[in-house]
Amino acid sequence: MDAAVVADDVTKRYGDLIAVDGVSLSVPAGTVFGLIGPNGAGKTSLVRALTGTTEYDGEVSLLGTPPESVERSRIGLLPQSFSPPERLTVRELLGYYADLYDGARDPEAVISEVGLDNAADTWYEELSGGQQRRACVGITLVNDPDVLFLDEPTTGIDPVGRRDLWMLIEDLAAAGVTVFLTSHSMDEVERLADEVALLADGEVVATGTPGALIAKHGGDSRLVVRTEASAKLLTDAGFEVDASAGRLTLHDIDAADIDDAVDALAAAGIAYESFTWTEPTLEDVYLELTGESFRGAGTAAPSEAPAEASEVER
Ligand SMILES: Nc1ncnc2c1ncn2[C@@H]1O[C@H](COP(=O)(O)OP(=O)(O)OP(=O)(O)O)[C@@H](O)[C@H]1O
Repeated sequence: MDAAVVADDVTKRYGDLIAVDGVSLSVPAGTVFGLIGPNGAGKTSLVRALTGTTEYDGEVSLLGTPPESVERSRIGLLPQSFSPPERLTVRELLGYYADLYDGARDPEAVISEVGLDNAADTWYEELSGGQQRRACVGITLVNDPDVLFLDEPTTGIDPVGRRDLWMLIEDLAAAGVTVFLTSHSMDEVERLADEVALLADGEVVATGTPGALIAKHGGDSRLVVRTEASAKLLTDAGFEVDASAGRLTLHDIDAADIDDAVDALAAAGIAYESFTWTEPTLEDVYLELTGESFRGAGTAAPSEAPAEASEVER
């Protein structure tokens, strides 16, 4: 598969500040690439280099040529903050942007794709925040781009709208569009990205499929038991256990092991209020590699545990 986006030792400096520090990456055409990293890690600066909208050192190839010479209609770019003319309706807005390109898509089809049929005649300034973001996504689609750079596309969009946009992104990738997705939403990246790069202080510190990153850095599956009992009863039974106030955390418990663990609780005569089983997620990878963790020390409340958690009352 040809690479749609290639960065080779890309560096971006603002005066003495090195925002992007020798980044190399390659994104195969028709795939979704997820770029994650803390605030200030250099994600936007990297996207600007990849899209040829800022100067940089190193080599970038976008659709086989330097980004500055790619035909603009082949690229869609949704920046983090984007303020289109506010006194245009959604229909006028998409029509306005469509008119900038030869061979643009039918704006009506794009309005439907981003779920704004019912708001097509509403001024942009009168849309909700989530609707405004959908309209902005629509603007990036009118020129039928081959590569789409989306910076936090679902910020402010409600859960149903987020899923609609995720499906749209999946459909676009299935149709051959390359999507370069920057996001702080780990569930979004875990669901959509074929490949992920974690940027920290301008450098790629980890890259791989979400599954590979989770397997390598996400930690183990675990059972968190709300109980006042001592850990010793379970360590004697062969479990690796952390104890914290009102809680025992049993490590390395796969789904198939849950029954055995619950049986062991009963066999040890441990009374408990509830238990929560959690699988590692991309969020755990992020927290681990950025030096933050709220599960590692076993001090998290189950209600703070990541998305895969499911609590079982006794
Ligand atoms: N135009 C600029 N002039 C000077 N410094 C800048 C400029 N743009 C960004 N920076 C700095 O470069 C670094 C990286 O910023 P960048 O916006 O690329 O990070 P980011 O990962 O996109 O952050 P966020 O997640 O907050 O959007 C930061 O220290 C930022 O202050």
